[in-house]
Order: sequence, then C-alpha cells, then structure tokens
Amino acid sequence: MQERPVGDGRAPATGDPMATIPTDRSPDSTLAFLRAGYRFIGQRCDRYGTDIFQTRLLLEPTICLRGRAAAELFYDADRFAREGAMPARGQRTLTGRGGVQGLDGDAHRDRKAIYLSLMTPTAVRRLGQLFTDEWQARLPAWELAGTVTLHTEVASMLTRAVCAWAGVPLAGGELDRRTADLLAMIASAAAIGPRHWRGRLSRHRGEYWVGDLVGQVRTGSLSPPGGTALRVFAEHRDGDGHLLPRRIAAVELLNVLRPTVAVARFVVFTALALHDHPAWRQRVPGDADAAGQFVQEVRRYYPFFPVTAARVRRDFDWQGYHFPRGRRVLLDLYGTDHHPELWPEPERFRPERFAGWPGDPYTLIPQGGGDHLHGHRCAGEWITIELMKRALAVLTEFIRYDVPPQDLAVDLSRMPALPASGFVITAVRRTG
Ligand code: HEM
Repeated sequence: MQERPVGDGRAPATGDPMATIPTDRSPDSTLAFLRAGYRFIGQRCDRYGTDIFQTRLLLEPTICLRGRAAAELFYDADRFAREGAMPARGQRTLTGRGGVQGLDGDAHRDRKAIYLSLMTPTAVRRLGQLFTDEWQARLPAWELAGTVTLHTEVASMLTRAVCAWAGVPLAGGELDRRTADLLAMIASAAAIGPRHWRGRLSRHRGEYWVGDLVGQVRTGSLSPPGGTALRVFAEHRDGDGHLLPRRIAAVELLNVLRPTVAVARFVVFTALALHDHPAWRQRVPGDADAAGQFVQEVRRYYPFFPVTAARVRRDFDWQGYHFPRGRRVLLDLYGTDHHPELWPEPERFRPERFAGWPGDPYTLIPQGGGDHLHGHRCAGEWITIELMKRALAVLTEFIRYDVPPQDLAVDLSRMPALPASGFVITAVRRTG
C-alpha cells in the first residue's frame, strides 16, 4: 500500500505550505471519465504515482482517492459529509432524493438503523430461501425454453423474491413491468441521453407505486406481515413521533427492492467466472469455504459501482495535502478492489486469495467500506452475499447447461457493466 503519495513534483503554491495535489490539466474531465469508466481514477493515479489527484467533473473541482488509507480517511464521518455529494442526475434515477444515502450524523444513524433491523441472519436466510424457491419453480420452464438470458431471468426471480420478503404485493401482470423499472433505475446510474430519461421515468413510476402501498398500510387497507420492509418503513416514527413523509418512505423501500434486483448482475458475473474458471465447478459443491472465497472474489474482481462521493465537512490536511471545506471527493471503489499493493496480481481471478483472509473494512469495498451503522457502507451486503451463494449452489449443483458462442465481453467504459449478451445459457437440465 502506498502510504504517502509523492505529489507531482510541482512547487507548492505561494503561501501554501502543503504539497500540491496532482491535477488534471483538462478544464473538465467528465467526458474522459465516461470514456474510461471504471479505470478513470486508477489510470490517473498510476500516471501521477499517487493515490490522490484532482480534476474537474461536471465542472466542479473534485479530489479523487483510492487505496486503503484513502478509504479509511473517506469513511471518517467527522471529515466528510454526504449531503449534496451525489450529483442530481444520480438522485433522479438511481437513489431518489431524501434517502439514507444523503444523510449525515444522527439523522443518518437513525435511518440506517431501520435498515439494519431488517437484516437479521434469519431474515437474510429467509430471502435466500425465497430466491432458491424461485429458481426451483422456474427450472422446468428453463428446461423447455431452450435458451435463457440469465440477467433478465434472474432479475425477474429476484423481484418476486424481494417483494415477497418485503411484504410488497405483486399482482399477476405486474412482475415484468416492475422488474423492468427496477432494472432501468440501476442501468441509468451513470447514463446520459435516453437511458437516463428511461431511468427517471422508472423512478417516478416506482416511487408512485410503493408510495401508494405505504399509504395503504397507513390507512389499514393493506396489512403486510410485521417486520417486513414495507410495514417497517410505513410505520416507523422518529424520536418526535413523526412518520416518515410518504415519499421518503417510498424512496427507502425502493432502496431495498432496487439493489436486491441489482444482485442479478453479480449472479451473471458468478456464472461468467464459472465459465472462465471451470475447475471451480468441482471445488465449490459441498465446500462452504471455497464457495465463500469464490463469492468474495466475484465481488472484488468484477465491476459494479465505480466510485462513491462525499464532501469535505471542514478544512483539514492529510498526508501533506489540503482538503478545503465543501470540496467534492470521490473514492475509487473499483480501483481499491484492484489496487496492486492490496491485491497481488489484481487482474487475475483467484478466489483462493481469500483463504484465511482476516477481513478488512477498507480493502474489499465493492459495496463501500467502514462501518455499516455509523457510516454509509451498504446495508445489503449480507443479502448480496447470501443471494450470490444461493445462485452459485444452483449453477454448480442443481443444473447443467451449455454456454453457446456469444459476446461475453465486459465493457469497462459502461457503468454499470455487464457482459454484452446478458449471459445466455442453453440446454438447461436439472441434476439435483
Ligand atoms: C448488488 C449488489 C450491491 C452493490 C454492488 C451495492 C453497493 C453499494 C454501494 C457502493 C453503496 C454506497 C457506499 C457508500 O457510499 O459509502 C451502497 C449503499 C447502500 N446499499 Fe448497497 N449494494 C448492493 C446491494 C444492496 C442490497 C441488496 C441492499 C438492500 C437490500 C442495499 C442497500 C443499500 C443502502 C440502503 C445503501 C445506503 C447506505 C447508507 O447510505 O448508509 N444494497 N451499496
């Protein structure tokens, strides 16, 4: 790990005792970021020989960081705030406005605690079982279908599973529409043009849909089981006894449904990894350690969220560099998961690197780092791992299938990334 960035060798500005943060010369790098995608920060860090540089994104000066020390800094809530950090485009599509992602301090902790209350080991296993049941129910149709596109099929199974888990009723004809909207919110995260507008429309429809359900729970016309996400967000009262505004409850409920459906991307990457490393097909069944290592390496190796954003809460200095109040800072999640000083041969898929791994909240950070309750680390990490293990078991133990010729290339300039074909399988047959 690079403990101390070396700067760019330029003299500090007059009156500034600090080193100058290496700075991109381009007046704005937004297009370069969209072109380079997941590699944008890492390539520049390599070029400057640091784990820090500054650039302009969306016309705003932005400090970019990667690596363990940077992640530890970034998750220091005394130094960074989330309010106003996420660009408006992302709020209008991916996250919505007013949700936990943009809260700080006590308001964040109180809201986050609601999520964590939903994530008991029993509840996580229940969602896993619902997902396995969905596979079992769908497999006869897959056997008949001949050709199955894993991404959309798994997304639809996850929509059904998570709605059942969250107490969200799904009428007969609703599944495809709701799945498509949840997928569009995810796909539009860093999009411009039609994909962005599709995401906005989907978010609008999604908030209306679950907002209406929240209203029904409050008037008593709908009664989801106790402890389900719909019931919990609809009935939660803050310290002053106030319910969450209906739109905010809708945003938070979508924060459970949408990312659970997004796990379909990790399931596709799991299938891709099995395809590229077939020896693991034999190693995983019946070996919980091997399965755990495989899932961790899929989360580390394959691209999902490239970065996360915060703002400097008040002026401070770190490793000789000055961070001015209000400055936007991006932490490179993908680049940290591929940092050569943290992960030997980072571009090789090697699950065994996780054998005996002691765990570190700041090195494996595909879903953010630090602490779940006090920081912004993903509330759904346990769910994600459980669902991926369930998928791995189905793919290696319950079925055999063929992978016909198709475009499996993963374009790192497309965020979020996916194999171009969505991973098509044929000749599915049940074995277990
Ligand atoms: C598909 C796999 C997933 C990935 C790659 C992922 C990734 C992330 C990332 C990168 C963050 C932001 C971390 C930060 O800003 O510091 C995050 C936050 C969050 N995730 Fe996930 N996530 C996934 C699945 C889930 C699931 C299944 C749920 C819920 C069921 C979930 C709920 C959340 C919530 C509520 C937050 C906001 C936490 C906060 O601001 O305190 N995620 N996730």
